[in-house]
Amino acid sequence: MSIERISTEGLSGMRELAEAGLPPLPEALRSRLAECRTLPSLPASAARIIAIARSSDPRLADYARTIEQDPALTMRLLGMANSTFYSRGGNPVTTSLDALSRIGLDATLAVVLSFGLPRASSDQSLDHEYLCQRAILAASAVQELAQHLCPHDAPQLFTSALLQDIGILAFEALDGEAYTSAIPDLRQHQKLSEVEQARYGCDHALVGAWLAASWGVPTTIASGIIDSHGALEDGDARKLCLRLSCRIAECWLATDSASAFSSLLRQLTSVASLDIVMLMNVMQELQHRLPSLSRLFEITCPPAVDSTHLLAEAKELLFEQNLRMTIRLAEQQRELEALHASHVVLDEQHRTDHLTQLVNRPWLEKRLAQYFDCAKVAQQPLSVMFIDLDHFKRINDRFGHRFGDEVLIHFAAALNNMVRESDIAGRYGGEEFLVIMPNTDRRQASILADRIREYLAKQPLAQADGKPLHVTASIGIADLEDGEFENAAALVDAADHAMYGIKHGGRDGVGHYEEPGPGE
Ligand SMILES: Nc1nc2c(ncn2[C@@H]2O[C@H](COP(=O)(O)OP(=O)(O)OP(=O)(O)O)[C@@H](O)[C@H]2O)c(=O)[nH]1
Repeated sequence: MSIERISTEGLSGMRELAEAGLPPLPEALRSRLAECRTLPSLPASAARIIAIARSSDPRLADYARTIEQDPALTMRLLGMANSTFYSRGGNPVTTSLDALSRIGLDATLAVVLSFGLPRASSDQSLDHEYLCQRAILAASAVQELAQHLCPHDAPQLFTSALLQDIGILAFEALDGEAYTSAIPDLRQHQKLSEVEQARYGCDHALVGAWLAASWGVPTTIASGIIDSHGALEDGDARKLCLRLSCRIAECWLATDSASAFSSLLRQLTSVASLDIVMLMNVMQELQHRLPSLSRLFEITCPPAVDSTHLLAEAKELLFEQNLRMTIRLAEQQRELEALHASHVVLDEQHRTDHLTQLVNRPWLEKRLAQYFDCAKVAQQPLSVMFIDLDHFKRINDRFGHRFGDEVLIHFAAALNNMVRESDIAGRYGGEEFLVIMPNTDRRQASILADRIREYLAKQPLAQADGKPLHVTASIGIADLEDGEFENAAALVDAADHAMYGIKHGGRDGVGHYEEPGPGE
């Protein structure tokens, strides 16, 4: 089937290319490409289709009419529209207009451009059959991958992948034998790009992008050609699909495809947005579609991959992945526990009075506010006890501050032993202590106050100059029932007030808060 081709104008003739947003070509290479008259050309029908696409008001009927002028293209388009991928069980289409409506303009452009693919011929030293198979495989793989990761971009990605190696043909046209003898085996794609970089200052991906742009292919598709050769990494789903698609094509056509796929799968375990099960589905679908695609694009069908080996490899990787995940989970659990433990220690330090090891004033106030609100809502009793050790200054003055500290420590420990489990005893400041007693009325609170006083009367808090040192305390109690308290602080003030009453009355006693009478 002969295809009418238009001659290329050379890259330099396309001034608007500079505005296409592609990275620049090295100047020397650019002018040589501009002079080269044998660059891969575009079939005339493809050029006309692109011209319609670039017109201000492209109509489906115009496309259809242009396509119908080229029987080979029409047949290929119908074949594509009736392939299992596009027909999805629908009726076969018989006109190019129906085919166009079914597959859309982007996919039509891909079919049109596939005519620009290299064809096997005996007088060329490059393996064009390999390049063609690689292009079809990559284009089909990207379409399958995109269905999972970025479905809207699938048609454009198909075209980018299809044209990804078109730059190799441009280099071949430019330098012939000098190029083909300098480059390694086409199967070593990474090495190929490195040799091109060293020789021309850029690789075939960039040249391919410029060539495609000079044909009038949309810039997004041309940029995609450049993207197809980057590293496999998370982030941009379009780039990932493209880059992975050429890796898949390369593995598929490798001499030892089983081990090529094994190392690709292992490489992919570090890419979080890809899961192995999805990849296996893509491979299976590709395997299924390849015979019909090969017929459609008139290439020798690439050999099937050893799916048993591939599945075994995938299973092993999944197992390893799960194992790694379990280990990571256990590590995270340990980290979490350590964090929790240090939080508990910090929290403990945050709320503890360093001298007496009782809770401190901020913590007392915070907890009392909570108890206060709960008791109000539940209408349950709540009492607060304010304890001030008597004549503490004298103890300090006589025996020293450190001695005074010991006294405070002993009293705190004794107090903590005397209160109920549900009570909170803390150091309010200096030689002042506060006990919060939830669910406790003034009568029950008095019992604790008496117990404290009895204890202090019996037990010396220290030995001073060989003699037991007895300390007394002035205690004030306020119960929620004792007045209209607005908040927790008012309840503490009331207990403090009651304690001061005892101080003024001579110390060593217990007083209850009394609401001032109307005249007081
Ligand atoms: N050793 C020691 N003394 C403290 C601490 N905090 C406060 N004090 C002392 O406690 C004493 C409190 O003195 P005052 O407020 O005059 O009361 P007081 O001597 O107990 O007399 P009354 O309360 O009226 O019975 C002061 O001498 C403070 O220095 C502390 O952490 N350790």
